[in-house]
Amino acid sequence: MTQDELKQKVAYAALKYVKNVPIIGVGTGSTVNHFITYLADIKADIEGAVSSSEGSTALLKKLGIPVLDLNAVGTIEVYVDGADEINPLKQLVKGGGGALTREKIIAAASKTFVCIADGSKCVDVLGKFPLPVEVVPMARSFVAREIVKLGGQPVWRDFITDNHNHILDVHNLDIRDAIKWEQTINNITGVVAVGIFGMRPADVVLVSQGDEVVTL
Ligand SMILES: O=C(CO)[C@H](O)[C@H](O)COP(=O)(O)O
Repeated sequence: MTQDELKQKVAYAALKYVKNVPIIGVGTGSTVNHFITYLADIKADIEGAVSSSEGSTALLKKLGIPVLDLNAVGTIEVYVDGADEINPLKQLVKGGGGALTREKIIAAASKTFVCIADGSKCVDVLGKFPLPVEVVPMARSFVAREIVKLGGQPVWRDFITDNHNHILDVHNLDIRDAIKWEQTINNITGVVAVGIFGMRPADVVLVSQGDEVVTL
C-alpha cells in the first residue's frame, strides 16, 4: 500500500468514533482530507464541523459540510486530526501543515482527541521531525535566538499562517520530556504556539500498518 492509501484507510477507521456525534472537530492535512471526504458521506447525520484551518474549511464547504464557529458551540465531543510524530504516551508533534495553533485550541476544547496516522509517524522519542513553532512576526529573530540557547536549530519557514504569523521549524531537539519542552518553548515571549501536544495528548491513536488499523 502507498502512504496515501494508508492515510485513506486510517481516515475511514475514524468514522466509527463520530457516529451519533453532531459536531465534530476537524484537523488539517492530507490524512484529515481523506477523513473530511468520508465525513461528507454522512453529512445528513451531523450538524457540522469546527475547522482548524482555512484549507480544511474550504474542503468542508466544497463538500457541503457546514462549518461552525468554535465560539458558537460548546465542548466538542470528538476531534479528529493527524500528526507528524506520535510517541508511546500518545504525545504528538504537529504543525507540519502550519495549523498548529488552531489545532491546539480545538484539541483543548474537545472531550476526545482521535489521532489518525500511517505507521511512519510512530516514534520512540519526539524531535526528529523539525518542531513547528508559530511566532508573532516581529518576535521571530528573538524567539529563534532563545531556541538556539536551548540547543535547537530554528529554520524560518517560507509560510504565513492562517493567523498571519510566521513558523520556525526547529531541528535537533530530543524531546524526551514533552511537557517540559512544551512549557519551556511556550514561555518564550513572542511564541504563539509550539507544535508539541504533551499536556493535551491524543486520547485514541489509530495507526494504519499494512492491512490493519491498530488502536493505541
Ligand atoms: O499537524 C498537522 C497540520 O498542521 C498535520 O496533522 C500533520 O502535518 C500531518 O499531516 P499529514 O496528514 O498530511 O501527514
